[in-house]
Amino acid sequence: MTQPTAQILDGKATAAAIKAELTERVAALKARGVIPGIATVLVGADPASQLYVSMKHKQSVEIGMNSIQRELPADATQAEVEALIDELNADPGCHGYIVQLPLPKHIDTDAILERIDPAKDADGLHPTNLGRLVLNVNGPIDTPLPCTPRGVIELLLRNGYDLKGKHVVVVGRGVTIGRSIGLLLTRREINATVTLTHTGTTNMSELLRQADVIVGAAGVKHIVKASDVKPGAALLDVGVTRETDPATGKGKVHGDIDPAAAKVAGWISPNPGGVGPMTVALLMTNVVEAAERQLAAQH
Ligand SMILES: Nc1nc2c(c(=O)[nH]1)N[C@@H](CN(C=O)c1ccc(C(=O)N[C@@H](CCC(=O)O)C(=O)O)cc1)CN2
Repeated sequence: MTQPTAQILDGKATAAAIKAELTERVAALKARGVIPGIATVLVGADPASQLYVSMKHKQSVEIGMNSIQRELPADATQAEVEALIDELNADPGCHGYIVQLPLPKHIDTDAILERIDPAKDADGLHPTNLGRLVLNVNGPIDTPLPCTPRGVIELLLRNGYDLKGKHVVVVGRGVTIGRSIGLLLTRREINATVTLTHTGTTNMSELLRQADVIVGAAGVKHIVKASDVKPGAALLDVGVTRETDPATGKGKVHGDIDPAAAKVAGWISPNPGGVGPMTVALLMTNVVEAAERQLAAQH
């Protein structure tokens, strides 16, 4: 008997649909005299971070936003990064911004994230915004939400996957995904059940085999094997491990989920082309929402 092919959770197409909606919201803001402004702070010259930042700006401009790109050298001091944060907090043309992570090791990342004005926190990673998410389990939520977790959920929902009552096993405890995704998935309007696993989890395979949905976000190449996957499960791969092929010298990106697992899955997000484009779309959503909130507060 042939195995049915997994349904593809196409992040590029889904992000394109979100961007079309945002283009209309940006036009509506402009008609009321507000040009939503997005800023990025890049410290150093990590090629992957440079790529992500340039994608954010290109796409923001495409939907009609103002884009402010700020860069500091890799040896910038804590005080210099903090001064730039203060500048963006005070800039009325910047409605939301992100500090591209990871920061160089000598910079205190938590102190930088805490210095961002929570109303302009386009990543939804400020302690005030994460704290509001902890306190608010239902009803409207009026704060920026973490982009990649929101992207994972939108990718599933917009492709017809109902998360209600589903068991989601998350692999990875990083700040941008693992630590916060459960706060969104367990809200009453989503109603999923979440298990958070990480590289210190001793029975990971056993837990993964119980999952209806697996989110791989540990940044460990192929940590999720085909034998860990329940037939029909939805697999969302957020992991990025970059390797250079010694034979060709060419770079290759590996996800957290072994490609062989696709044979067992019911739903699968490609990597690249899955959650990555959704992260950028939801980042822009956060900034457009920040501009809309600011305008509403003025009237
Ligand atoms: N402040 C933040 N820093 C980082 C975040 C974040 O959400 N906030 N996440 C990642 C990087 N990231 C966004 O910044 C990001 C990663 C990947 C993609 C993406 O679209 N990737 C493409 C492939 C691109 C390529 O390698 O050619 C894809 O998946 O199709 C977008 C954003 C770490 N830092």
